[in-house]
Amino acid sequence: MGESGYHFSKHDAEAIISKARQSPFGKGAETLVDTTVRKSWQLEPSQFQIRNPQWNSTVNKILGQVYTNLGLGGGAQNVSAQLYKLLLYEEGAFFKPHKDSEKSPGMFGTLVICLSSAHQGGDLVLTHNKETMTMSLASEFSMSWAAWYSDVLHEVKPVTSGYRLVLTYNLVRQNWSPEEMSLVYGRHKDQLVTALRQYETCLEARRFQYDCPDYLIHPLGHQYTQVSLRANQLKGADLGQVQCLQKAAGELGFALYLANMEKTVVRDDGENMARRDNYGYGSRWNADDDDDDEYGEEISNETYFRFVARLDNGTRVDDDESLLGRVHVDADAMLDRESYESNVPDDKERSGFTGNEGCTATYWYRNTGREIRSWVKRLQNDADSDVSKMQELAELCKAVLDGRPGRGRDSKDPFRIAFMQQTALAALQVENLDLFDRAMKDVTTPLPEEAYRRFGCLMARTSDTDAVETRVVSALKTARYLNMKYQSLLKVEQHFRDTVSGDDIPDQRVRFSYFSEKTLEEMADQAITSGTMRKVDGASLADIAGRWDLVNFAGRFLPGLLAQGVACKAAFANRLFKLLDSARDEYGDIDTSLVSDGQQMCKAIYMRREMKAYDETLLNGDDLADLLNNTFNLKAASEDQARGQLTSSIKSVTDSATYVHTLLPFIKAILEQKVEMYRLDSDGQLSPQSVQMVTSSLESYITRFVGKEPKAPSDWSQLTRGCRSRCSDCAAVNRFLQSSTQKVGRFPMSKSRRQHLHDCFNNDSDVQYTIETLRNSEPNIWQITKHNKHYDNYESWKRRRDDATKRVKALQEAVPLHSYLGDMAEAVLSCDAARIAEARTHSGPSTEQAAAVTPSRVPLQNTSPNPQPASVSRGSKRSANDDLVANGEKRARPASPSDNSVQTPGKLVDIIDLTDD
Ligand SMILES: O=C(O)CCC(=O)C(=O)O
Ligand SMILES: [Fe+2]
Repeated sequence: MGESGYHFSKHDAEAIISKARQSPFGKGAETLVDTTVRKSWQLEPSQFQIRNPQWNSTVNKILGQVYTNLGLGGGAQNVSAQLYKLLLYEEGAFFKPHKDSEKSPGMFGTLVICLSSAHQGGDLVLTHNKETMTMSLASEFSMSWAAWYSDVLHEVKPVTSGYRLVLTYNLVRQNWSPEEMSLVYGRHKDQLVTALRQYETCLEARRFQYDCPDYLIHPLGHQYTQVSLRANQLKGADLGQVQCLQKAAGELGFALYLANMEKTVVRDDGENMARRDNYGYGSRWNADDDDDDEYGEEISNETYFRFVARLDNGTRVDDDESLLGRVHVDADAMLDRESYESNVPDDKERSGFTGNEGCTATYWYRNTGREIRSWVKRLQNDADSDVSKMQELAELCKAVLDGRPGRGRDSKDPFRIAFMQQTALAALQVENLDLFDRAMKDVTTPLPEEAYRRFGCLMARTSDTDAVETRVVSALKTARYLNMKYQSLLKVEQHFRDTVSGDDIPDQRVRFSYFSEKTLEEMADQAITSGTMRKVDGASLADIAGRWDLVNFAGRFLPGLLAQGVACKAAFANRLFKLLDSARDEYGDIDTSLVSDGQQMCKAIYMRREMKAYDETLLNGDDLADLLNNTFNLKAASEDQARGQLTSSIKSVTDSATYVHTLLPFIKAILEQKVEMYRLDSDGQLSPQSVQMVTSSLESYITRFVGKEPKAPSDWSQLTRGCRSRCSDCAAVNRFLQSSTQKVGRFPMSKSRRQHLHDCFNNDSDVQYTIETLRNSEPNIWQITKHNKHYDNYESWKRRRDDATKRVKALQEAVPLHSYLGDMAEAVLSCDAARIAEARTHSGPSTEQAAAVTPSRVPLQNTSPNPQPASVSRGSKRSANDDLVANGEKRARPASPSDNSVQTPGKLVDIIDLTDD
């Protein structure tokens, strides 16, 4: 077979046809025979023999060419062709456009070898990324072959005369050989690593100002199903790319995943309905027959990760059940987005048969190899020891600055910013202040610590102190927050002191102190007027205050400080307390005026202000615990006053975030005995106050943020609508509406029928359902989704309840809560707001009253409030009480720190008001 000179006769064809069956094709999960889609005869490999002894070596030769032409890489020995079918196309036979499904593990493409047999027509048309290629395979006396990746759309045009005879093979890959891998990697390594480092720099910079995505996405060239989404099944160039990325990422500690993305475009579909087109990037959904070219106006266009998998075993890493739902893809993270976008979707191409969906990407790096930066970096390393390199470095930086594109362009380009930073550093290294100034014109992100180290040395060595000081000030301006400025200045100071030697004139030191005091003062001023002080900035301000005479400081900075957020103020107070504390340790009896100044300041800090504010500005549970402890230790307020304020503040909390970020962690601190005011007493007993605090906080959390369970809807039926003539489409929709259980109805139909349904069912504004047209199947689907307020409420309640249960459970795991919660334990632990309400109507707000009426200690019940090693408490048959006694004795309350704290002259400071009103 297949040798030239052999003539394939009608007789041969009939012999084949007598044994053959009609070729089927896959559509979704089904396998169909439909001669309007595919018309050809096929034999299984078991039904025929290839007797030509050279055949195997012929196939191997072809395979070698396939390997090269498809750019496979990874070792030719790892790619094989598995015979799949013998196909015979007689006159009128064809195969409509389709993609091949992956029929065996590792299959990545198809090879067809067209055997010599005279025929007309039967051209093979391949389409990929908008590129089309038509091939006329084989003739009477010669054979030829074609191969493609599984995601290439292809069709066989009708045979107009004669017979077209082909053998189809599955192209399968086993593994990549390690040698091949390292060869390929070696060629790209430098660039990859440099690029990743740049991204790293950009991430660094982002911590301060520049916005840079959390991850990078490297789009892959081929499409993958969820099943084939794993490293060893990647196709073509994708495999090599991902393996290189994997190596580079491994070296630098980045994680690499594979992901399917789904883009959802909602358009106005011209029928006054929102129409949703779903497709994976790069996939080609068959557009509707009748109106495919009229895309309506885009209403929204979003991309989500649909499936994120580990490289090696393809297991899913994203959380399908996540409360957040689908993870939105950050468009900025997408590398080479334009070429990517142009892949999507092509309505001229038709598929629908055995189509894969979704597109795949690797989280990756930005592919901008800026060699120049690694060059600079290398020179910088050498320059430390080599003066000529230093000069070269300066020259290079200057050359780059001279040659750079005009200012303003690209000013947000992170790589450019990073380069300018490097130039600034190099300038300091070579002590070229002019070069430094030029670079600084473009530096908008904070200079790294290294710069300040260099400033310190420079300051010690220079003869022009003024000039260096000016540059330090301009460098500090790049740091946005007080804390960063302060830390940077400390660096300068430290390196200055390390560098000046003993016989340097003391003048220089005096001058430096003067400079740093003045600079600190300016920085503090700026920070306070800017009004954006975070927690760490509050703490830094306290450090700065520690360098001053406190009274002066208070006069100058206190009013501005009081206008800052509560978290900043609390951090300031807590740090100041700490400073005072250590001053006491160091000097023993310290000047009581210092303490009282500190107290006065702290007192002023407790201004009315809401508790909320998150992340860096957040007053978290520990801050609150510290604040209370410090207040208590320094007798800035009495216990009762502090507790009273706290209780009323808690009553006014109105957002769940404050509960989650502040109060629950605070409760945890109480349970862990970190809050002195709420500790066990010396007999290991709980105080009624702590019982009250813990119980009422948790109760109010559950009552306010979970709430009572809304009724779940049991009946989804709705009123019927539809046309008067009671057409069958309207009747079908009405049956759906009447159904008490169906929530979503899907009706595949042509545009005119959809229009009719739309007219009949969307004519009322207060309908309780939404209508969408799904475009990703043929014909399009008119989809109706019922709404039910009760159901929506119920779902969101359930989410809140589950969330709260998780949080309360986490507390309970840290420390058993029963002894605090007493009778309320079950209701609270199950986050059951209804039961809490019921218990409270029967017993009244028992804990609060008990606390007020009975100032005695509540004996420990059930379990210990102290964390215990799991091995003791879990599964132990000992009675809970045995543990408790032992534990209670061990955990006797330590002598109150207030016993040996400094007594303050005068009265206690009053009022800690954290509330708003
Ligand atoms: O006959 C051909 O050339 C292509 C056959 C084909 O596309 C298939 O078997 O999937
Ligand atoms: Fe095919």
